[in-house]
Amino acid sequence: MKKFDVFIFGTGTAGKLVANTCKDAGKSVAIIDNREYGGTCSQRGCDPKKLILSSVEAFDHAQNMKNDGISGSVELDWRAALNYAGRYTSDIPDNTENNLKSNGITCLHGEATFLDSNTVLLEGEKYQASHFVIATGMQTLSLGIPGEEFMLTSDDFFTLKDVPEKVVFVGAGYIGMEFGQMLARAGSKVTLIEKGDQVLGPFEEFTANFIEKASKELGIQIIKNAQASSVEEKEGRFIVNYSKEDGMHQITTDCVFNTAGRVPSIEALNLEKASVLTDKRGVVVNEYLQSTTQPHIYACGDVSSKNLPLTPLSGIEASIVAKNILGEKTKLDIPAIPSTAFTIPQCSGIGLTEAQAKELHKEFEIIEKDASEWFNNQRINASFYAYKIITDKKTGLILGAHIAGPEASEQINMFAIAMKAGMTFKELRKTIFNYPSWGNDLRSM
Ligand SMILES: Cc1cc2nc3c(=O)[nH]c(=O)nc-3n(C[C@H](O)[C@H](O)[C@H](O)COP(=O)(O)OP(=O)(O)OC[C@H]3O[C@@H](n4cnc5c(N)ncnc54)[C@H](O)[C@@H]3O)c2cc1C
Ligand SMILES: NC(=O)c1ccc[n+]([C@@H]2O[C@H](COP(=O)([O-])OP(=O)(O)OC[C@H]3O[C@@H](n4cnc5c(N)ncnc54)[C@H](O)[C@@H]3O)[C@@H](O)[C@H]2O)c1
Repeated sequence: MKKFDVFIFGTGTAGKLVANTCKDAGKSVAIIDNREYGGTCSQRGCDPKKLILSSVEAFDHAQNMKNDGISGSVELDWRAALNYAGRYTSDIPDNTENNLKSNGITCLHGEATFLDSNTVLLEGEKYQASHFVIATGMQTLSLGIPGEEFMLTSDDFFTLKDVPEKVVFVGAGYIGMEFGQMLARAGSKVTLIEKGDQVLGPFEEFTANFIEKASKELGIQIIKNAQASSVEEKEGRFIVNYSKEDGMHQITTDCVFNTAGRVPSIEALNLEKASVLTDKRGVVVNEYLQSTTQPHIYACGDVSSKNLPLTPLSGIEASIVAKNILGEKTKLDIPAIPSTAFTIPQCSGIGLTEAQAKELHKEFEIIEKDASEWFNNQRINASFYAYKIITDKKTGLILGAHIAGPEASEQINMFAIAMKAGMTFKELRKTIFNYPSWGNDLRSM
């Protein structure tokens, strides 16, 4: 039997932060992963996606400026873009593990399972710990449809050596829209099959609709209110069958991605043996991020039942878990969360959408505009730029801000600061920003 103060499942953003913080404070720490070390964001999520997108954005920018200062043919070299991202990701597993080891943390590999609430088993060896931390993230949702084995996942996107002639994405959320647009710009004929009646479901409808328009202008086919029902293989290609209100349809494609959502990675842990309560959002935790049924077992990051599965939140939750293991009593206290789908244009939002404000019976005012004609958008020959700001009718405080535009992700950060500081929208607009920057556009909104 090996004993540690802290035993952590998962080496992503959340797991490694808890490990290093606890070790730095003098605790004995073991950490385990059932894949290569480093987690989703840096190896098969945010970072490699943004690296590939750097080439795609440069290509798009050059295309837009053609005959206005850019001449000759500009090509997007998909393989080179992928290799560029690969150069960044390839060292991450070794670097992550070596950093943890050099800090004195015991690094394990494989799938440890709970025997009871104090003991886990890994390849015949038992481990006990005063605190356990579940930081196992999320994985692609299983659709449970015939032929699902033919579907690729977001992990496969990063090893897609050749641009497929035709590609289908089942699910037009963050991943489907981001990846679909990238492949469309690389030359694929892209189709998105979406169950709901809006692309980028959680975002404000007004801004998400601009992303849909921009995607259609790129030649992407978007089929809404449609559900994939099976996938068949035929002579090296695939037939995706889907249902709509008017009946069954099918589409033939070179590859098909399951981008229908992600679910907590908890099945392999045997959490029921440890009497840890879970639900469809993951490990059910209290405001201290302790399991509601086993307080010495914590969960943080995508796998905890709190918050959206986004990298900044995994980090914040991990730091709270580490503090609480080290004896503090810190509650999860999260301000409004900005989020962006990195499409072109970007789709960003923070706080309430108009529909949510109505549902909560808020008294609010709306400022919304198609700003495509504004100077910043015009100077780069971009197509779409629009915003919707929702303010409290009585106080003027910002309830929600939503932007579709080339630099929406940076503009929304300014709303995040204003909302955290309790600034009214009027006050925010009084700020002096440098000109001509995207930030300065806030003064005109
Ligand atoms: C394609 C894609 C793009 C994304 N883009 C963005 C973005 O632009 N911005 C953003 O904020 N977020 C983005 N995300 C979400 C972001 O990646 C996650 O929120 C973040 O990585 C979660 O960190 P985590 O530490 O909670 O989990 P992870 O980083 O997923 O780490 C969990 C670790 O646990 C391991 N594990 C799983 N099961 C077990 C087990 N049974 N035993 C041991 N180890 C296990 C996994 O192998 C993994 O290494 C994206 C996600 C994807 C998939
Ligand atoms: N830029 C970012 O911050 C970023 C990027 C990628 C992922 N993420 C995180 O990862 C999470 C998962 O992303 P995702 O894109 O997999 O999920 P998602 O929830 O954003 O989108 C999934 C979409 O698939 C649709 N769908 C579900 N079942 C379907 C079916 N049978 N047929 C057709 N459509 C179906 C849903 O209606 C939804 O619109 C996100 O919620 C986000 O937190 C963030």
